[in-house]
Amino acid sequence: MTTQTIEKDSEQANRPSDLPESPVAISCRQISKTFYEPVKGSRSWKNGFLGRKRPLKAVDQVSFEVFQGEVFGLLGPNGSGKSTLIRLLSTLLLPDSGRLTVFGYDVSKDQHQIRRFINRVSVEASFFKKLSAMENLRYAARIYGLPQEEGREKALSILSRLGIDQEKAHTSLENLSRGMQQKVAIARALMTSPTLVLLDEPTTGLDPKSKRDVQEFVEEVMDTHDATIILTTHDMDEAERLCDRIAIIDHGQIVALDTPQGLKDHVGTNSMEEVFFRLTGKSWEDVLADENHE
Ligand SMILES: Nc1ncnc2c1ncn2[C@@H]1O[C@H](COP(=O)(O)OP(=O)(O)OP(=O)(O)O)[C@@H](O)[C@H]1O
Repeated sequence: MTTQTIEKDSEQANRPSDLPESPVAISCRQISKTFYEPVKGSRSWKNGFLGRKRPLKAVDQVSFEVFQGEVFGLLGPNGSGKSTLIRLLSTLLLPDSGRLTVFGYDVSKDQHQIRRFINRVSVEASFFKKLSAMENLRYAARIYGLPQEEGREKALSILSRLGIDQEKAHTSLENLSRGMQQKVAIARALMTSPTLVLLDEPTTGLDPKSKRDVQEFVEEVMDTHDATIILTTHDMDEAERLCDRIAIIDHGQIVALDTPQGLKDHVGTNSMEEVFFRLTGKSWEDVLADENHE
């Protein structure tokens, strides 16, 4: 047995006893979420809106499962419902109907338990830039309620296992590259076990070398940690490289869900961009242009 396997096994042993034993990390059954949008041109007043509103199904009867240890990609054009789905998974919104569980806990009843295991990592990494990686991880450990010494040991072990050397681990984050900061943000998300990491465009804005570094880092994390990742990205190559399966979402519905190769076979092409175009009617360039105009 390799050292990495032993470490992963010991992480499994640390899993809370109240966690249901199941290979399914997320189970979505027919979930929907409707918003009410103001109808343009109908009556409004200065500090509010008195006019007509129309229902908009941001997530419409969506069903899928994500397995523990999987990297699950979520791709879709602007306004397709990705963020709403992620907010539902992270218990920031409640579904109007359907059943959604995370690690066996119901989002409508067990928000507190679910939030212990969910970590969102976004481009705007929200941590203390004057503090070092080590200090940031120890701070996270305190928030998760780990005893001080255990937090220190866990932070040290995660950073060294992921190849962040001693010197970098003690340098204040503002003096590290953005790629390295992003790695620290991901490392911080591994302080709980198991963890559901919401990786929100992890490489947007990084130079090609840092991008590759962060992608390799995500692969390393999947080999060494009890982590499940939901990934949103603007990079089709990245989606193909990192994701075990990809769900394509359009108008609040999942229009396809398969492995990258399965999607390509289904559409009869060799290109993920073509898959996206055929399934949503939108070219990937249009999607990127829309994002840039926001
Ligand atoms: N709080 C809200 N109130 C009203 N409408 C909303 C609200 N949040 C989202 N919507 C609408 O729901 C639909 C789905 O939005 P959502 O943000 O989930 O899409 P998205 O795929 O994440 O888009 P983007 O890539 O632009 O972030 C959109 O039409 C959006 O305008």
